[in-house]
Parts: sequence; C-alpha cells; structure tokens
Amino acid sequence: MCITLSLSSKPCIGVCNGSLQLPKSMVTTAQTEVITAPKRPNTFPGLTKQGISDIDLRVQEVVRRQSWTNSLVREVNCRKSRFEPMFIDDAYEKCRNICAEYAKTFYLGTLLMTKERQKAIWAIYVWCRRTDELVDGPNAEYMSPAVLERWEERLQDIFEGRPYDMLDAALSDTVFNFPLDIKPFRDMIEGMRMDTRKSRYESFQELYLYCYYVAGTVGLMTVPVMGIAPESSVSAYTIYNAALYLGIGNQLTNILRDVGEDALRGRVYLPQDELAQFGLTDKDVFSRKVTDAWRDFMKEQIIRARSFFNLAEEGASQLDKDSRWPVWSSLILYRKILDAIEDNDYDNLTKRAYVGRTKKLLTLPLAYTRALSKPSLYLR
Ligand SMILES: CC(C)=CCC/C(C)=C/CC/C(C)=C/CC/C(C)=C/[C@@H]1[C@@H](COP(=O)(O)OP(=O)(O)O)[C@]1(C)CC/C=C(\C)CC/C=C(\C)CCC=C(C)C
Ligand SMILES: [Mn+2]
Repeated sequence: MCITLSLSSKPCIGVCNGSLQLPKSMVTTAQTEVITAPKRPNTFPGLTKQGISDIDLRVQEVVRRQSWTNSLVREVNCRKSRFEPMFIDDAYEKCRNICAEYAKTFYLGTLLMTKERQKAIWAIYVWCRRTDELVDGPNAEYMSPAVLERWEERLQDIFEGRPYDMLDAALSDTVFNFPLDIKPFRDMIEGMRMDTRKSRYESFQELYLYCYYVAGTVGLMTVPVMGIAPESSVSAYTIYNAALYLGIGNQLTNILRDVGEDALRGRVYLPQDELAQFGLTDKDVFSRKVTDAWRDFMKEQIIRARSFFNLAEEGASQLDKDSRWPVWSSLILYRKILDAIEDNDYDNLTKRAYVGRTKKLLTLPLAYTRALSKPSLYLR
C-alpha cells in the first residue's frame, strides 16, 4: 500500500526510585558549585504515581538504550553514508524548505545549530509533521488502522536504511549519523492511533499519556541530536525528562489554544473530570460562551501547563551550547501563547491566541541571552 501525503522540589514527577544522584566523581570535584535544585511538586494535579511511572519507564528505557546506540553509531560512522552526497543533500534541502515554511520560528532557531544538527532536526521535523498530517491533514479521510500500520513498517525501513522516498531518506541518513532510538517514533504513531480512537479524555491521567505520545516523544527524539553539554553534570535521565516536559508543556498549550477549533471537529481534549469540578461539561465547550466558571477553569489549566515549562527550563541549559538557543526560543514562545490566552480574557472558544511577529522576534534575543547561561550543577 502506498501512502500519499500532501504537505501542502524534585521529588520528581518522574518515578525517582529515590533521588537522582550525580556521579560521585562530580560531587567531589565540583562540591563548591553544587546548588540545591528548585523545589518541585511531587506530582501534578490530576496525575497518579502510576500514570507518571508508565511514562517514566519509557524515558528510562530510551536513556538505557541510548548508551549502546551511541557506541553503535560511532562504529557505523567509520563507514561512509550509504547515500549519494548529491541525493542526500537534495533530500535535506527538501526537509529544510518544509520546516522553513511550516515552522518558521523553529526553523530560525535551527539556523544557529551546526550544519549536521540542523539537517537532522529538519528531517525529524518533517517525519513528525507527516505523521501528524496522516490524522489531521487534508488526506485524513483516508486514515485507517492499516495506514498507520504501513507507516510504522515504513519507519522500521527508515531505521534499517531502506527509505521509501527522499524525505524518508533524510531521516535514514540522520539515523546513521545520530544515536536515535526508534521507540519515541513508534510511540508518536501510537499517539495518532489514540487520536483516531478517542475524542474525549476522562482525566488528566489519560491526557498526559496522549501528550507523551504526540509531543513528549519529540523531546526524546531530539535530545540525541541537540547533544548534552560536555560540562553538564546532571544525569542524562534528568535531561531526557526535561525534554519530555517541554514536549508536554507545548502540547498542553496547543490544546488550550485550540479548544474552539478542536470543538468544531467534535474533539474535546480537556479532562472531563476537571471540567466537572468547575460545573462545566462538553456543552459549555460547544456553546462557545466564556463564563466566569470557564475563566476559573482555564486559569488552573494554564498554571499546570506553565509548570511543565518551568521544569523544562533546567534541562534546556544542560544542552550543548549550539542547541540551547532554538530550545529556549521554543520554550519562551510557547509560554507566550499561554500569556496570549490570558490577554484574550480566556476566550479560547471563539479566538485563537496569537503571538504577534514583533513579540516573536523579541523572544529571539531573550532566548539567546538565556542560551548563554552555562549548565548549572543541581544536586538531587
Ligand atoms: C532538555 C530539553 C528542554 C530539550 C529540548 C527537547 C526538545 C527540542 C523538545 C521539543 C518539544 C517540541 C517542539 C514538541 C512539539 C510538540 C508539538 C507541537 C506537537 C504537535 C502534535 C500534534 O498536535 P496537534 O495536532 O494538536 O497540533 P497541530 O494543530 O497539528 O499543530 C504535533 C503536531 C506532533 C508533531 C510534532 C511536530 C511537527 C514538531 C516536531 C518538532 C521538531 C522535531 C523540532 C524540535 C526542535 C526544536 C528546535 C525546538
Ligand atoms: Mn495536528
């Protein structure tokens, strides 16, 4: 089957099993630099320990596999890329164009990265975008379980160096150059399955899983490309968790921004039990009337989304210095969408919160300044 796509205080929220420790050598050599990590909530409102640990196990698995994938890639890199240079340059160029058109701010951010890294991020971006388009792009009406199954087989082929088209080839080459793990990619496809099966989320627990699938995975996919700063002394696990939180924060923000639009597609991503706590139901979402109860509900939702961005901040400064800027840009920008919802007096039923071009551009120097800050040493 062919798929056509038109592209037109710790305690931590991850299961900690006690606390995360710095390697002993780090603690002794850098004792004087150690500062206490900011206080973090034990959990998030609406999340049980079980819900957290389901995702945490996935993060742990990716981190565990990371070390052996890393050595494998180093070994493989002694060989030449299996693609012709002109072909693969062309493939990345196509990815660059798509990223530049569909994700202008991300794209701008990637320009400060090394050539190899930016190409890899473009290739990952394009694969994610195409995956998302399967379920809510122009050809979404052709979506079926078989389509997603075929897409997953195609993913396996990409990871085994048998790309189906040029855009896939760019990702195949990226897999050859960076220690990417297939699991987050598979999980994103699982998120798309979930999206086709479900249009309501009973609790934040359920929503958190969905957010992991479609966005937390992006964080896990991209850390091996972004790279961890050599001077960073926090564990890889902490950094992967921060990446997960950034993805979750982004997705929660997307959801809060798009409540009105999603309702038009019959979809309500807001946790039903939390709506009920404010005396609200789906009907209130569909009525498109912004009431005081709605505003109060939204305030709580925004607080939770922000808390994920706050947790992600720590990790952003642990990334390799060339990669920090785009990550900080995306973090600051997405947070501004939450500000924009507030500025709209919480009307996300009839209005789309929007960050204007000037505000967007102003975030870039701010993000750049944040990106200059060296990784700090947290002891947890
Ligand atoms: C340590 C640390 C903080 C590391 C940073 C790790 C990192 C780079 C995390 C990135 C997280 C991120 C950008 C997540 C994207 C979340 C997102 C917007 C998901 C969207 C899902 C579907 O939602 P929906 O259908 O409601 O949305 P639309 O209305 O369709 O927009 C997605 C659309 C899934 C597909 C995801 C993408 C297309 C984004 C992929 C982005 C990248 C690969 C770029 C990440 C790189 C940079 C430079 C930040
Ligand atoms: Mn989408």
